[in-house]
Amino acid sequence: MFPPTPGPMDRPPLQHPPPTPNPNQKIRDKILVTVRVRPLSSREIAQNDTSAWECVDDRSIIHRPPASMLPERSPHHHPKSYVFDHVFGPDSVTLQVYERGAKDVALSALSGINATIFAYGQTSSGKTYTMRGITENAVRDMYAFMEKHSERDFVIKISAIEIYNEVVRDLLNTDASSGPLRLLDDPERGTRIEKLVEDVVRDSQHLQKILSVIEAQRQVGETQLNETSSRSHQIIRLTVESFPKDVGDGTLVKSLIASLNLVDLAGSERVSQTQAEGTRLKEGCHINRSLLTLTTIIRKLSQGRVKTGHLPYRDSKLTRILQNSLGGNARTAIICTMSPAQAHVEQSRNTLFFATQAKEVTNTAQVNMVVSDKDMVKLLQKEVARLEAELKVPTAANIGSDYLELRTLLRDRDAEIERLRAEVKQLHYQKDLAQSQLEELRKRYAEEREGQHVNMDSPASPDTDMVICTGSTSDVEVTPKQRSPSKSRQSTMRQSSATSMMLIQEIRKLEQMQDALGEDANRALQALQKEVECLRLAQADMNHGAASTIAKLQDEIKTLKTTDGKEEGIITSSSCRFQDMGNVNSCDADTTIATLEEKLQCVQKSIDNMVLSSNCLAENTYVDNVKSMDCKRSSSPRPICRSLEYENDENSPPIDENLCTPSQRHLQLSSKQNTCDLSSKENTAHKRNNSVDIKKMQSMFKTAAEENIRSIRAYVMELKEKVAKLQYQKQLLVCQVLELESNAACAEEEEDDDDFDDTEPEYIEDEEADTVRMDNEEAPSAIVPTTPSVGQSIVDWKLLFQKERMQIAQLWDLCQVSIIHRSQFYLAFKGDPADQVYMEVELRRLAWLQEHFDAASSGNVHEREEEGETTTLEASMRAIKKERETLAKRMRTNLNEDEREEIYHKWGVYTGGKQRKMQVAYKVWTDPHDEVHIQDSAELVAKVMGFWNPDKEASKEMFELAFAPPSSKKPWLQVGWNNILNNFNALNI
Ligand SMILES: Nc1ncnc2c1ncn2[C@@H]1O[C@H](COP(=O)(O)OP(=O)(O)OP(=O)(O)O)[C@@H](O)[C@H]1O
Repeated sequence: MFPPTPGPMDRPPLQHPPPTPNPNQKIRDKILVTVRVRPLSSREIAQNDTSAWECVDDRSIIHRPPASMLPERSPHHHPKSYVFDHVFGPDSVTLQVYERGAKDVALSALSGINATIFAYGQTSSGKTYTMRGITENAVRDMYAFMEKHSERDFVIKISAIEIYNEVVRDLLNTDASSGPLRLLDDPERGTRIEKLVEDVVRDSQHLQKILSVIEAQRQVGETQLNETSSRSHQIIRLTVESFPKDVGDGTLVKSLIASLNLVDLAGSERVSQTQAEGTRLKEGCHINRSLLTLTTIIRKLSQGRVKTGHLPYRDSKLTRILQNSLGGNARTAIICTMSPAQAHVEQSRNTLFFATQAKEVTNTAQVNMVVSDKDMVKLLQKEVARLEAELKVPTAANIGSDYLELRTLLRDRDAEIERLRAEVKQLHYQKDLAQSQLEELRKRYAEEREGQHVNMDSPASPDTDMVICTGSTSDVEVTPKQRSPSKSRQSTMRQSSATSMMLIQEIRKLEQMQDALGEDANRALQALQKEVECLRLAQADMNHGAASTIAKLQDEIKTLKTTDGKEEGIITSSSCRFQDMGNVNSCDADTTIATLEEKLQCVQKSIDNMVLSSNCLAENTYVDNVKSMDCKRSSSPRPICRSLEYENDENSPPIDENLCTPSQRHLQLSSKQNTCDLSSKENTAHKRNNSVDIKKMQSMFKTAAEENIRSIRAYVMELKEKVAKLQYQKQLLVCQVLELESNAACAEEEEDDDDFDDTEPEYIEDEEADTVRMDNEEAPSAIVPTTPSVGQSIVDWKLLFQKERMQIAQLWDLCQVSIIHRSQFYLAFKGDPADQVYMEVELRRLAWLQEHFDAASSGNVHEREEEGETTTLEASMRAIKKERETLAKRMRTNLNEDEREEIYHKWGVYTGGKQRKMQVAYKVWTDPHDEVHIQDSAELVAKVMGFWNPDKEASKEMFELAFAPPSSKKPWLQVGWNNILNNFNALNI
């Protein structure tokens, strides 16, 4: 098996960085681009051709045609200067080219960094000539380096391929019947070439011998420009693995591994220029296909379209194999060769144009390290032990700080509930007090009335008398008097009655107010109790989830132990996720503690306000009651003033003058007059203060209660988010363990079976797959989603969410996923942090589905068929067709004429045309790259199928329930999250 360029990690990440090299080191550097101009060839000289290029200095070159060829009108011709990392003139020797344009890059492979050196240029420009020299020098220096570094053991393997007419041929396999080689997609490691011979190099002489075999095997042919023109792209791959001789304790890195690709491309000229026909013409077309793809990718990369645009790596064999070297995990050097001849100026310009773009491309190389599973198991065990310790003894410095915070908060909430209970009790007490005062007042009034009746001499004047009816809405009734007392007695009675009535009203107000306040307090109490319940649940979830994860990790480690020491995996130095998570946790905990402290202070303030308000209220109410009683006894004007205050109070029921008896009106009037007469400056101030205080207190109490509930809610939201984040972390851990497990299983399979034909279902032949896929930067992330750190900001999450959503949309399209599912999913997940889990699972599910379809198309479907699953891309396409037909039918039944017309207009369907509904149905969900189109499609499908109301949030729960395994009957209803979810469910996540 041809080894892929060592690449993305296929092992769980390290918790601690290995001692050397720095695992976080990512080398971001631009492609090193140099230009080499060869001397005029004997053929060119014979044709009286002249040199048209001048190397101005060692970095720039300009076109300097003979004076006779300059246009007449521009005697002061200012030629364009092309600048590169280095320009080598016709006199330069290959050693110079190697030293300045390739050596550094080539020797990177010895330090575990992938490297690629290309020669690009038209036919006969000196590519093969230059690459031969570069290879010789590189091999010599590599051996010199190895001799110098005796502290390490080096193993070099060599393989070589030729891509001729888009067919890959093994240059080290002399068996003529071996046939073309297939390219396989490894989701973790990129493209592999199946069954390619890889020889272990014994020493430098052995290597030289192998190189000459490769040379002899290469396809050459005569063109108009070169008698021995290389008609193919040739790639020699040297894979270097180095092991430290002394492996110290705690060193996780077992070895460093990297590849050096030495690439001699076929000529970049246009077919017409070589006057090719027949075989040469066909060759030219294929060569151009690979080179065209190469130049397209370079152009796009140079324009910085790594993240946004589609990069067509998969359009040619050459770019698929060299994907890592073009904007990926490798250091790359390109040597552009050109002829100086005037006859080739146009081609030379093209070469320089390509070189100019290439120098803008940036790669991100990493050190590729191999870690043994044995060490990884140890590492995981440590991690489990650490997590267990944290669970048992939570401290503020670890994940248990959340647990502590929760407990503290629960305690605070309990205390708060107690306080509120006490307040409610106090209010009830005051209410009872007011009631008993009322009773007392009624009693006194009754007694007084009895006394008045006994002392009455004569019948009543035309005035009225009052009767108090308890429990009714009109406690004070005015009835015609039967007998009139003397004038003075009448006046005393009137005054006494008015006073009593006012007091009664006042007490009623107090009662109402107390009731209202009691309700508020009860409501606040209930809200608090609910929130506390939520907090308890969150805490329980957290404990339960963490414990389950640890249990599961232990299980996985046990399983892994069985493969102990057998497998090895390559990891890159890109991350150290466990550690990162730990760091982030503690950072997160710090900020969280600070935020929580603030929040708690805020809650405390609210509680203080509340207590203060209720205390003030209790005090003032009590004082007012007592004062009212005193006033009544001493006939002081104060009660009348208080009564009038309530009359003026917005909250007190208005008295309709028209409904009043004359006596009532008189009473109101006389009260008002009395107020005017009796109110002193001091009294007025006091009244106003009292009035304001009570209103203020009421609103303070309300505000405090509301603020309190708000802050608790905010806190609970924050906690929920935290729980979601923790769950996400746990899932990552689980995924890593699952990946480790699956890699271990694959490695075991590989070891057990020498014949690659029947094994390796994970590598997918992709001859026919001309579908659009994620590329370099995007492809791995589509399959293994990017891992956001826990401390990732909302903005980061939003960006990641957008990216993942587009990736999902594109994978939906590739896998022909149900348009109903797409619409439901798209509308349900809008970027809430808690959506992260769903997005991850959907991405993984789709990656799995895509692999499954690819495997099916290449004939590797036996596994699935054994399981009784017959999902194929064709079945999914048929299902979508049915869905579209249903959609068209439902448009007739579920939409009215106007709505349909609007849709035709929006979707560009000619309103006078036929089968308009069907036309619309076939327009939705057709462009996975256009966000507006996706949004419109989702809304249309949802509306027509009747599962979405724009005013309501779409339910996310359905995605947990609906992910049953896909079946041949209704694949669009069953979308197969089960594999992943089962794993997660088993782990209580
Ligand atoms: N820098 C140089 N100095 C001297 N001779 C050179 C130089 N470069 C190339 N040549 C000669 O030019 C001829 C063509 O070179 P070469 O075969 O390397 O071209 P090429 O670009 O590989 O062509 P093709 O694409 O057709 O394979 C050869 O005879 C080679 O020896």
